[in-house]
Formats: sequence, structure tokens, C-alpha cells
Amino acid sequence: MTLAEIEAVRRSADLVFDRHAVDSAYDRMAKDITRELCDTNPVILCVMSGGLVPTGELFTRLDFPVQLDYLHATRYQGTQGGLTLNWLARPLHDLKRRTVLVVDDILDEGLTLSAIMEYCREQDVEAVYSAVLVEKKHHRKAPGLTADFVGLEVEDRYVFGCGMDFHGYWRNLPAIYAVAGTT
Ligand SMILES: O=P(O)(O)OC[C@H]1O[C@H](OP(=O)(O)OP(=O)(O)O)[C@H](O)[C@@H]1O
Ligand code: HPA
Repeated sequence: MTLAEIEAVRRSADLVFDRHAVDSAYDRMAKDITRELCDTNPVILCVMSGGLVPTGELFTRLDFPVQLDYLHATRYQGTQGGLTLNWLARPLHDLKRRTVLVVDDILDEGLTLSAIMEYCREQDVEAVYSAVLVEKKHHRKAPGLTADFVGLEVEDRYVFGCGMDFHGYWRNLPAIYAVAGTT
């Protein structure tokens, strides 16, 4: 795709949630996370790259002792999305007996989150929670998978902004858009 096409997609996209709606969602999520985890000395695991923006937004809203780490696991990488995760980096912290909060931008089919949660459980964590800014509503979800903290729900369209990319671009937008013509 050319840069001109990338820019055209942004121009023709539909605004799904403006920056105020997104900020309110972060506020709500941070409140819920605080209520649940403030006494657990948790480690937050940012799922790179999409989780970068939501993790930063949530992290600075937390006012209790919390550590930060990251992992890089991807199933899309510009493709249709395979069934297995490609692990590019694992967390540096020893997660044994820790409370872990995995933060990502979007829960779509759920295979990414499901594999990461399983990885955490294999590390003998005390407890593992998940937070996503966006959950996409459809019936292709990994069975039984929900996130513990969800900011916003979107319909079954390709969305970008707030960490979510369109061909590697537009993660930087502070609002959420849907590609025109996607249903
Ligand atoms: O629920 P799923 O259908 O598994 O999809 C959700 C995952 O897809 C995206 O990651 P991607 O692999 O595109 O990498 P990225 O974070 O670098 O965009 C997104 O950031 C989630 O991690
Ligand atoms: O709708 C989406 N947008 C961006 N990244 C994604 N990864 C899975 N679904 C999506």
C-alpha cells in the first residue's frame, strides 16, 4: 500500500469513538483495575505493539505500586491471522506467584489473548487478569474467552487508532475509526 492510500483510508474512515469517549473508557477501566488489583503488587504486561498506547494510558492512571513489563506476540503481522502466535519477546520478570495484568488494544477472535493467558498460567502466576481497550462483537471468538476489563465494544468492522493499526499505520490516532466499507 502506498502512503497516499494509507492517508485515503484515514480520510474516508468512519469515526466510531472520539477521543473523549476513549478517555472516559480509560478512566473507567483504571478505576475498575484499581478496585480489583491495588493490593496485589501486580505486574502489567503490555502486549506489543498494539498494547502500547492503552498500557501507557492506563498505567499513568494507576496510583498504587505496580511494575511494568512487556511481551511481543503477534498472529497477524500484515497477514490474515494464523492460528498460532509468533513470540518475538517474552516478559523479563519472573511471573511466579505474581498477579499479572495483560493489556492489549483489541480482543477480536481472541486467539492472541487466549495463548498469552495460557503462557502466564504456565509460569505459575498467582492470578492473571486481562484488559483490552476494545472488544469486537461477533461469533468467531475463542470459546469462553472474555477480558476482565473492557473499555469499549465495537461492531464487526476493521478498526484502527489508539494502538490498533491499519497496515502498520494510524496506531497514533487518539480516537477509534472503522475502515469505510467494512461490515
Ligand atoms: O483477538 P485476535 O483475533 O487474536 O486479535 C487481536 C490481536 O491482533 C492484534 O495484534 P497483531 O498480531 O496484529 O500485532 P500488533 O499488536 O503488532 O498489531 C492486536 O494488537 C491483538 O494483539
Ligand atoms: O480490527 C482490528 N484492527 C486492528 N488490529 C486488529 N487485530 C485484530 N483485529 C483488529
